[in-house]
Amino acid sequence: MYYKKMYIDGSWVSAVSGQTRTIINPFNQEVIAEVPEGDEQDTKAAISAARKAFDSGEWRRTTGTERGKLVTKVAELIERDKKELAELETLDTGKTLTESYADMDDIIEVFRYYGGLADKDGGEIIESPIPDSTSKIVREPVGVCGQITPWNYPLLQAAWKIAPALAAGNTIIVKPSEITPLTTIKVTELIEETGIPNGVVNLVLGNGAKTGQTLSESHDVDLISFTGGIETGRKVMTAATGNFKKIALELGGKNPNVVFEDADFETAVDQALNAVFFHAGQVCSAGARLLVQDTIHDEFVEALVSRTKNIKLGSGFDDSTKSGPLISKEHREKVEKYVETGVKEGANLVAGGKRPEQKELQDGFFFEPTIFTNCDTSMEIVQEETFGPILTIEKFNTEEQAVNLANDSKYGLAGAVWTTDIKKAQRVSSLLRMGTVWINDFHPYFAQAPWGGYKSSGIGRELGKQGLEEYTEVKHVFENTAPQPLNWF
Ligand SMILES: NC(=O)c1ccc[n+]([C@@H]2O[C@H](COP(=O)([O-])OP(=O)(O)OC[C@H]3O[C@@H](n4cnc5c(N)ncnc54)[C@H](O)[C@@H]3O)[C@@H](O)[C@H]2O)c1
Ligand SMILES: C[N+](C)(C)CC=O
Repeated sequence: MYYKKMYIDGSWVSAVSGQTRTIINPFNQEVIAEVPEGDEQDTKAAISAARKAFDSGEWRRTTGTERGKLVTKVAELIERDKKELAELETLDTGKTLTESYADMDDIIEVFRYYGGLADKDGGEIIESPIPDSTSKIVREPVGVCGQITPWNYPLLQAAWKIAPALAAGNTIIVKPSEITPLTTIKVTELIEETGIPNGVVNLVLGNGAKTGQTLSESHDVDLISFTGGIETGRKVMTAATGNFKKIALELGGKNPNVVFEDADFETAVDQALNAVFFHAGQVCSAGARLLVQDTIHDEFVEALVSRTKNIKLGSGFDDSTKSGPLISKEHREKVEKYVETGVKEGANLVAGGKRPEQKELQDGFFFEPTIFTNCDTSMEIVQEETFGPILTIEKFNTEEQAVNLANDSKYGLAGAVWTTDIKKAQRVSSLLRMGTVWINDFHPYFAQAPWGGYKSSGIGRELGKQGLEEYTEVKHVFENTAPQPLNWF
């Protein structure tokens, strides 16, 4: 076990209150680290450091090229320490080491991508309608940015915020989930190693209601970027109104995976499992709602159930493990409640639905991959994000019905359509009200493509060019090149 601190104004510090929190491994509940439990006081100190660093102008006036080199340097240091980071992520979240390595590769690409973009936007000259004038549109950093991240993809979600914010010249206060802060702490150490000036990057640790809420409320914070659940997102949005700060919200999803009868059957079955059970279903874009055309429904369910029973649960460090534990005791209880609700609502439980019985899994927060059939959109189990390994299956008959069912949700994060008829795929994907639609695939995301939700899945976009623009203000600079008195007054 080790003790790690918060990073404020270029110094590693404990919480002013002296409080600490232990971090546990969800596979066996062993304590793996102790960290400061920051609160409002520590958060305010971090905000004031970030404010001072932004207002001094040193960082925001560095060239895009210089900032780009530093952001790229972070990518190189993560690459150097990839093994340590991947192992930490698995210890902290329970996800398999293969998943953690994949996360690290994505994270490296995100820092490289934004490092490369940092000096690519030199502004735009527009045609002015006024004679003897020039008109230029430039993008400038927003200012002090609060960045709040969840526990399921701790470093990945932090990278999607840190890299573009720094590339654009902002100063930041990062607040990782209190449950899984370890890789974000490590990457803050790497950021310090690059020589990015003191106060530009600050790290606050602690309970969201104190630290995250303080960031969201502060009038010294110009932008808040939040990834997490819908109810916390509502609190962040409400708190942010005090100074009308800019907000970016990446919230939950209940993502439909639509399979037509003409899909490649084996591939669609295989990927439907991956869509929902990857990382034990603790993925915002998990394909937790399967919509299957009635003509292949029974055969499809049979194939899914038979393969689901063979999913090997275990330690993320064991090569044969396909799925790790849930993140916490409380989260598993929440998932169990959803199973009870599904049964009460009349859904048909055809796989899982309980904790596994193997002796070696008893210390971890494991839950069996679970499938419900006979589901419909009136059910809570279909509408709410369970964020666990629970698949609900609905039947449809026509293309129109598939689209209507898929869109019958408050969420609009992601969805997929499986068919060998490309015209049908295009028709359906154009009607789905979601930020990402996959055709004959599920889950791909990468640095170049924007990510975010329609409807209650959020506001704004991360990744891509759009993810950088979120961290900029647009300024119009107009110059009169032949000024004359107006003689109006
Ligand atoms: N859309 C996406 O890209 C995306 C990605 C990952 C996770 N998620 C969503 O995240 C959720 C799971 O993560 P979680 O359980 O950590 O979410 P959560 O909302 O409980 O917590 C997220 C973060 O908010 C902080 N927080 C808690 N209360 C706060 C408050 N009052 N003010 C400000 N911050 C506060 C937490 O400490 C944590 O850092 C799921 O709903 C999932 O869909 C979305
Ligand atoms: C955005 N993503 C898919 C990496 C993580 C969602 O929980």
